[in-house]
Amino acid sequence: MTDWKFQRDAIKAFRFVRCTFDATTGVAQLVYAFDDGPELIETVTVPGAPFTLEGERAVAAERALQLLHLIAGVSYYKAAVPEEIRIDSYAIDADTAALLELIYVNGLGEFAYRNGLNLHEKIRFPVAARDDATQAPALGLREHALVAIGGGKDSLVSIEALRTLGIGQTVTWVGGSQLIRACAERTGLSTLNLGRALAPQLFDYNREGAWNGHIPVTVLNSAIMVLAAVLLDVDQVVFSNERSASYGSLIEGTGEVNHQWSKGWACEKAFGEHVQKHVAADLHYYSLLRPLSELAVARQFARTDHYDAHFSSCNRNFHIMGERPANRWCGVCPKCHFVFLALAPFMPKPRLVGIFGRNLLDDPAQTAGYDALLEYQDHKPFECVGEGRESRAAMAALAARPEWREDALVERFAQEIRPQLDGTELGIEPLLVLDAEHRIPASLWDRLRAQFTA
Ligand SMILES: CC(=O)N[C@H]1[C@@H](OP(=O)(O)OP(=O)(O)OC[C@H]2O[C@@H](n3ccc(=O)[nH]c3=O)[C@H](O)[C@@H]2O)O[C@H](CO)[C@@H](O)[C@@H]1O[C@H](C)C(=O)N[C@@H](C)C(=O)N[C@@H](CCC(=O)O)C(=O)O
Ligand SMILES: Nc1ncnc2c1ncn2[C@@H]1O[C@H](COP(=O)(O)OP(=O)(O)OP(=O)(O)O)[C@@H](O)[C@H]1O
Repeated sequence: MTDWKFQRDAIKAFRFVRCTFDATTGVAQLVYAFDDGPELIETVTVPGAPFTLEGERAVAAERALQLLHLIAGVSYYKAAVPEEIRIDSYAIDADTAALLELIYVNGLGEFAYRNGLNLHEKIRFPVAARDDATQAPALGLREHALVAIGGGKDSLVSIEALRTLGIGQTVTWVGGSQLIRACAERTGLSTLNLGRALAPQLFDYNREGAWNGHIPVTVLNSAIMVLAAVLLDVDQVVFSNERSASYGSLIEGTGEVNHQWSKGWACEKAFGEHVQKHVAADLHYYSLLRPLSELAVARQFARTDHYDAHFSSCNRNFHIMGERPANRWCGVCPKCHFVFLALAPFMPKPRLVGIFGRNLLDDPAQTAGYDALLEYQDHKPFECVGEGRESRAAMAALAARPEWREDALVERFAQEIRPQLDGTELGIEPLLVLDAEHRIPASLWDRLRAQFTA
C-alpha cells in the first residue's frame, strides 16, 4: 500500500469505501479509493451540531449521506475512469444505480467529449440490494427553504422572489467563496455556509496525469443541501436553474454536449423524485427559475440594483485555488460576454457599463466570444450561458436601440450576421413566455407566476 502510485491506465476499480456522519460535530466523511490505494477522504461540514437523529430522521439522514457519497464520488472516479465500480460498505438497488448512471454519464458528458472518451455503456454501478418499493416516510419537516446562492444573478432573483412571497428562507452555499458570502450577507437574510474539502490527493493525481474536466457540480451541491435539510429540519431545497440550462452545445459529428447538464430539467426531475421516494416524502427539491429563459431571468434581475456592486456570474471567481479576476468580472470569458448581453436589453446602459467597468459590446477583441454565443461559425461555449436564439434576440433588440447600435459588435451583428438569419425568430417576447415544466410546489407557483409575468 505505501508504494502505491497513481497510474491512471493501470487502475482496475474505483471503490466507494464508506461514508460516516458524526452528529456531535456535523462532519461527514466520504471515503473512496482506487484499487488498494490510499483512502481519498472528502469532508462536508454542516453547522448546527450537535444533531439529534433518532428513528425515521436517522434513517433519512443515512440515506441522504449515502446519496451524497455516491454522487460526490464523480470527482474521483473521473481521475482514472476504471472499468469496475465497487461499493464496499452498503448495497444499492437498481433504481439508485440507474440514477447514478444517468448522472455520471450525462454529467461527465463534456469531460468525456473533451478527453475523447466514450462513457456510454461503460459506467455500471453494482446492484446488490432488492428494489426498495417502499416510499420513504414524511418526516414532518418544518416549512422553510434552504436556498442555494452562487454569487450570480440567478439565485438572487429566486431569493427576492421568495422574499416577496413571504417564504421563510436561509441563504445557503457550499465552500469558502468570499464573493458568495458577500452576496449572501447583502440579502440581509439568515445564512448558512456548508463546508466542503476535496481529498487532497486529487490535486496530486491531477499533476500525475489523471483525467480531468468538468463534473456535474450542481447536483453535487444539491446532494449536500439535501443532507443539510434533513439535519436542520427543513422541507425545501431550492435551486435557481433556468430552462435554458437544459440545452447543450451542438457539436458537429458528435451531437449535443451539455456543460450544465446537472442544472437541466432531466437531472432536476430524476434527482428530486429520488429524494422524495428514498429520503423523505416531504422534502421538496426544485428550481424556482425552471420556467424561465436566461433572458427572463435577466429581466427579473434588472428590476433592482441592490446587488450591482456585489454579484458576479464570472466563474473565474470560484476556483478552489488560483487566480481571481481583479474586479469581479474578467470581461473576456463566455459568462461575462453572455451576462452583459442578456442584461443589456433590460438595463440603462450606464448602469450595465458601471457593473462591468467597461462596455464589452464595443470591444472588437471580444468578436470570437460573441460569435460563439450567437452560434455563428462556432458552437455555443461550454459554459452556463443562454441558448443561441436568446443571444441572437438580445443582439437584434440592441441593434434597434440608438444607445447601442453603433457599438462595434452590435453594428457587426446588424451588418454581417442578421442578414443571414430568419427575422421572424429574432423577437425577445416569445422567449420571455413561462414554461409549464417545473417542480415548483403548486401553492407557490400560483403566486410566483404573477411576479414573473408582471
Ligand atoms: C471554478 C471553475 O470553473 N472550476 C473548474 C475548473 O477547475 P480548475 O482546475 O480551474 O480550478 P478549481 O475549481 O480550483 O478546481 C481544482 C480541481 O479540483 C477538481 N474538482 C474541483 C471541484 C469539484 O467539485 N470536483 C473536482 O474534481 C478538478 O479536478 C479541478 O481541476 O476546471 C475543472 C476541470 O474542467 C472543473 O471541474 C472546475 O469546475 C468546478 C467543479 C466548478 O465548481 N465549476 C463551477 C463554477 C461551474 O462550472 N458551474 C457550472 C454549473 C453546471 C453544472 O452543474 O455542471 C457553470 O456555471 O457552468
Ligand atoms: N457554492 C455554491 N453553493 C451552493 N449552491 C451553489 C453554489 N454555486 C452555485 N450554486 C447554485 O447552483 C445553481 C447554478 O449556479 P449558477 O452559477 O448558474 O447560478 P448563479 O450563481 O445564481 O447565477 P449566474 O448564472 O449569474 O452565475 C444556482 O442555483 C446557484 O445558487
